[in-house]
Amino acid sequence: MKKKVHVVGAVIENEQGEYLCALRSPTMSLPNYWEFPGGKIEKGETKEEALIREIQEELGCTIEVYEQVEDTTYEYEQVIVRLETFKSRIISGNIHKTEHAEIRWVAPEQLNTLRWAPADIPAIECLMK
Ligand SMILES: Nc1nc2c([nH]c(=O)n2[C@H]2C[C@H](O)[C@@H](COP(=O)(O)OP(=O)(O)OP(=O)(O)O)O2)c(=O)[nH]1
Repeated sequence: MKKKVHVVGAVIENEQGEYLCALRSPTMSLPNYWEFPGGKIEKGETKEEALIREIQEELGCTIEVYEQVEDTTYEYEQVIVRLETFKSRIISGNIHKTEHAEIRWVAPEQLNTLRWAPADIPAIECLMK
């Protein structure tokens, strides 16, 4: 049976209405695909707690989490990913890239110019509406 992972992703919006997009590095799984920063929910954590922790770890800043964007399950070759994305904003700290190859602010209408992880496509479609 394939492993199942439950992942939260932050759709971080700035003052210009752009979204923060992160490029997975060549050494990560799903290399060179764009994603929303985030990661797996750990035991005993709420989705919001997991997202705040992951963003602190990956980007070195603190976010506030708002409404859900999408809840999508995608079956990859090795793993089944349930990805829940949430709108959020940075409330303190500056972005420091730690594990991603690139971090970029992208306007909603430009989102489909990036090569997104397949599980992210429904969220992208929703944000582009
Ligand atoms: N964080 C994040 N992960 C995503 C997105 N879309 C998507 O398919 N994923 C997948 C990639 C990974 O298989 C999993 C998230 O794992 P992770 O970010 O905690 O960790 P990882 O690369 O260290 O994990 P692993 O695959 O090495 O176990 O979900 C997304 O938008 N954000």
